[in-house]
Amino acid sequence: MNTLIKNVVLHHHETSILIHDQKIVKIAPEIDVSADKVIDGQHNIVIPGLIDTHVHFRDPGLEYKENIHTGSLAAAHGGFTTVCAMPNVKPVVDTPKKLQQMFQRNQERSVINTQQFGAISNDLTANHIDDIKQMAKLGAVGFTNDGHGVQNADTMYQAMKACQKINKPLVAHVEDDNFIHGGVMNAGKASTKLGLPGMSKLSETTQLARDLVMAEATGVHYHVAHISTKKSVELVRIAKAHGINVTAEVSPHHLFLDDEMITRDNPMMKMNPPLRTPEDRRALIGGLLDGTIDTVATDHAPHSKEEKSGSMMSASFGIVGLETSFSLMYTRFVKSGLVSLTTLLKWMSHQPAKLFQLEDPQIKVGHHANLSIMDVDHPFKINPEHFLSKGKNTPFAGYKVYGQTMVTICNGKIVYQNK
Ligand SMILES: NC(=O)N[C@@H](CC(=O)O)C(=O)O
Ligand SMILES: [Zn+2]
Ligand SMILES: [Zn+2]
Repeated sequence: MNTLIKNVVLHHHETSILIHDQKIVKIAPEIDVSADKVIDGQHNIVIPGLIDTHVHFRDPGLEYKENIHTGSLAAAHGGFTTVCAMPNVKPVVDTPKKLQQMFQRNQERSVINTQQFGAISNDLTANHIDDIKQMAKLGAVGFTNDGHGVQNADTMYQAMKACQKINKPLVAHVEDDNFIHGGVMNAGKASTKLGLPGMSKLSETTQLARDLVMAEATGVHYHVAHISTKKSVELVRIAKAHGINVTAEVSPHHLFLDDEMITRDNPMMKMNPPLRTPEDRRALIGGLLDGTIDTVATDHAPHSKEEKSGSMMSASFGIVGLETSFSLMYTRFVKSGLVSLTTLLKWMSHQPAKLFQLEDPQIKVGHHANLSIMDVDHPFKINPEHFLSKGKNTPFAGYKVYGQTMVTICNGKIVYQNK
């Protein structure tokens, strides 16, 4: 099976790419073959497949929100060819047996590469450490209790020691429950004005400080999920300077939005961690630009229409991200001239690969054909009705952006095509 891509721009030069089965076999301005499939790139850019190391596919158990198939279609639509799925499904992926079942499910139902996290502890909340070693051997991409902070310090310490031993990243959703008090947004001026209960930043920062001390003691690769405060960025910066093996991810919504933009009780602006202050938002941008923050991950968190309507008091935490991430990031950071496309691809493809020990997507002969063709010249409006995800819960509806996916190819197969 041969696929020929014509008229695409790679590193500023127009070229053609020939794919045979799963691999790229030739890259040249003119390729003269009779291919089974020909794609006209229409002078758009071609980029290596994006990697999102933080997605919620809700399958099994919560398929009314999303399933592996729809989640993977959404990923392909967003230009992603690899994602790492969180273990907070029903039942929680917390045993070797359940992990193996997930591998099979992902294999059967995902149109892209779907890697799987295992839980740190039983049901994401127990203090008992599961068989991290066994799950690592089977091929878990890393370990996390995402959705919950690890409340017990010794539980975290034991998990770190286990992950260090088997050389797998430990991904931390840092949240000390004692500081939450039923909050539905960041505690501060904005929450007071709206009369909504707030959650303190201390919830994130105190647990992060605790973990960094233990990360130093154990030497584990400690990865901070969805970092959201200025203080957290400062802590990671200091830890890195001390040689601690810490990395961090930021989600687009924390770079684009802050609590002052919550001007009414709006469930689309409810997520965990919450949107913080403009000062925090600027510090996150600074941290990403100076390399303190390593990657961009969406925390794609689909929910049903009912779960994301009404008041923030009762709505579910989380927003979808796979189908808006590249275009938002491209528009704000590359189109504006702030960074190069190369830097954006570092944040969204190469660094995630490196941190999570995945194959680095490269558009080179001999590599797997994992790539996307992106139209970065014509603006379009984000419209949730066009999402392939079951979740339409985004605060970015109506945003005018650049970076529309025309085609996504994963392991040589066309998994998304704009028609
Ligand atoms: N981010 C969210 O607001 N929600 C996530 C859980 C999480 O990432 O902590 C979810 O699973 O819905
Ligand atoms: Zn989380
Ligand atoms: Zn999450």
